[in-house]
Amino acid sequence: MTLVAGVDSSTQSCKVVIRDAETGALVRQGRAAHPDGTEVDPAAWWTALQEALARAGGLDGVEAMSVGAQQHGMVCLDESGAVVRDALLWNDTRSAGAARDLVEELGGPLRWAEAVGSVPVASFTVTKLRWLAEHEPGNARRTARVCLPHDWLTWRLGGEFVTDRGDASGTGYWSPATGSYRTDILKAAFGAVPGLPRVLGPRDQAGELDVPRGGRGPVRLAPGTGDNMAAALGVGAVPGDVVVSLGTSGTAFAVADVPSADPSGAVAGFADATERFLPLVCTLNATRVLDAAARLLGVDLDRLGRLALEAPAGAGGLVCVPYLEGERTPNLPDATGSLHGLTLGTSTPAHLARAAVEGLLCHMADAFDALGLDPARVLLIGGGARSEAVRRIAPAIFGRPVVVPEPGEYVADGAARQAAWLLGGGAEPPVWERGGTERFEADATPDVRARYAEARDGR
Ligand SMILES: Nc1ncnc2c1ncn2[C@@H]1O[C@H](COP(=O)(O)OP(=O)(O)O)[C@@H](O)[C@H]1O
Ligand SMILES: O=C(CO)[C@@H](O)[C@H](O)COP(=O)(O)O
Repeated sequence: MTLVAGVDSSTQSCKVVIRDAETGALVRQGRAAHPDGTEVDPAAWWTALQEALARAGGLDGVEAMSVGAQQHGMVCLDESGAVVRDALLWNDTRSAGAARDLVEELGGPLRWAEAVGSVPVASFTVTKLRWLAEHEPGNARRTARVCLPHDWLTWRLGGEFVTDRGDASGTGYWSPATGSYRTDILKAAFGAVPGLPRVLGPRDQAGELDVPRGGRGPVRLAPGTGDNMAAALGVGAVPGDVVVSLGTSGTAFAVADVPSADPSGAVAGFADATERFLPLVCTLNATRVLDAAARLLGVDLDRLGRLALEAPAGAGGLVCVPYLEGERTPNLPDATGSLHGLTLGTSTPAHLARAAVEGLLCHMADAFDALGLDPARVLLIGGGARSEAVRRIAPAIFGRPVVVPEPGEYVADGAARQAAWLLGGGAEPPVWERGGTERFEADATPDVRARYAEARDGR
């Protein structure tokens, strides 16, 4: 059996899956935690990757490997290839002011949407580079090359300084529409143009990993990609689907045949990991809202879910606006969360649990609406989709059925599928057998969304 390895180096952890290249059957897997915080030494990702790989039984029998990772993170390297400072992650909001300045300097949001498909907010790499130039000029001067988390891991594994269309499209200085870097934008933002990874096509090889494997040759590396692009590949999303992913970030995205450019800034016009595009809405707050509610109540996530299902729809008027980490969509980097409608009656663990789940889902329904699509299927994935309460309440809040694929590591799976594509060649990724899906339906609760909107907008 020929095996492939897929990696998901996400915000909270690193996951590795080893799958049969031909059928996609899961053979073994492993995971390891990442440190907390919005700036992280990339060495921690490397350590977690080694641990997760070891827990997955190593690379025995693996012929190709690919890395999917959290998007946007700024990894600066000096002339020798050493990391200049801790990476600033997608959820680090210190560059919000830099984002505002850059939008104004280029002539407004429309100019950005036309130039690179997205209007930058603090998440985008270009704004982090501007922040670095302004606040740490010594580190900016030492920066000879800049790359993203998946680029850095791929480089450490195989020695080639490369990226792919999907991840490049989250920098703010690469255009999905033209398929080229906008070094003029990078120069204007950063004051210099550091070395940038070469952008590979979806089937290109990104080097080789020389590991002792009992006389077999090196492991071939696929280009890898951003985690959302990998998730789209892993779940097998096709035009007509919207995927809602509940992880550390919340995302709603679709596979499209043409690039998008939304001047409102809500929809990021990313490229995907094939030769298509991935319009995407991203929130800073998603499953950690549930983690926070569980912590507040002193219960685990399963108990939180059961409590949420004990309370009535609408939580008796208790509404949670879940901007616990500031927010990106809407662009409110300094926002905080709030609870509305506390009464003696709603001051129970069940009401609070319900308000947290509904608040998260109303927030994600706003993200879904911002995409402006009427999809044939809404797929719910990510760690949050493991929650029974989330699965049952989601169709009521979204006002449409949701389809939940078997719980799994869809980012790592997408990376593994990309690795199998590298091995097999062919115009499209290999067709893999898929696990089952479960469809959830419920009567729509528009009044819950209306009350959420009032609280959100301070009415
Ligand atoms: N049974 C569960 N119920 C609710 N949430 C869960 C459950 N299992 C995992 N999660 C959530 O999944 C989150 C991690 O999701 P994941 O998609 O792995 O995130 P990321 O890839 O961004 O690191 C955790 O924050 C946790 O809240
Ligand atoms: O910034 C974005 C998308 O634009 C995030 O989706 C990151 O890519 C982090 O992903 P997770 O760790 O939540 O999967």
